[in-house]
Amino acid sequence: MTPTITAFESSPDRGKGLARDMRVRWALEEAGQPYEVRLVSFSAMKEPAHRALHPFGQIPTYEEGDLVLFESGAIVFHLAQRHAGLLPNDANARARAITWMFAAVNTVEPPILDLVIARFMEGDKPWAEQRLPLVKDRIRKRLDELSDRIGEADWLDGAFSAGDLMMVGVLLRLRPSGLLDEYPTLAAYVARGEARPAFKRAFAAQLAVFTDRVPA
Ligand SMILES: N[C@@H](CCC(=O)N[C@@H](CSCc1ccc([N+](=O)[O-])cc1)C(=O)NCC(=O)O)C(=O)O
Repeated sequence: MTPTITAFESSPDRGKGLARDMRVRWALEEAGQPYEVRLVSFSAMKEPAHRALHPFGQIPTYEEGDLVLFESGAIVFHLAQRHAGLLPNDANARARAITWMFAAVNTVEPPILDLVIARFMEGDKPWAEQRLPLVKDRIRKRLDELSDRIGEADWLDGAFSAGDLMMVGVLLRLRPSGLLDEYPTLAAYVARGEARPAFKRAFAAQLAVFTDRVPA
């Protein structure tokens, strides 16, 4: 049964890999699995039909037979459980890789999302300018710690895993801010993720949504 994911019909980044369907596409490509894509408009996302799949009215969702999932991390974990290529077989190494999946979305992503919120949702507030340095320093704290941990290694814990896929996906969101370039170790780590053939196929597929059609 070929699964179907949902993705943005139109996206602020016009398919440059920042929207979270990118993580699911990448995981499907690493697992060598075919998939269908249903594009959803911002308004359709908030309609009952989509909310039946995603209670928060967002993308991505994942449908496979009568299974419906949301949360990009949970979808990646589901794929990693069902297919080889995303989590190691060794029980302890697998547990460590899953730990990094949680660290990506629970510890590293929140301060990065705070910057997105500070910029795009609070930018016009009188206190926005004052708050921005605090937000950036909270990100730098996590990047310092992550950079120290990765050091000269290729991946977070031995071979590439879903933990790296999620962490690279989180760090990619930083690129527009310029903060990632302050950390050559992390910029190189992200570049290694982007150099993977599965990433390139996923990126090309997401971009094609926006380049293969006449702009609306
Ligand atoms: N925790 C959930 C978060 C899902 C989520 O934030 N989805 C966003 C798209 S990915 C976030 C995103 C959107 C756009 C860009 N961009 O740069 O264009 C980057 C990231 C969404 O549906 N937003 C519409 C809404 O909430 O109404 C997950 O990981 O799946």
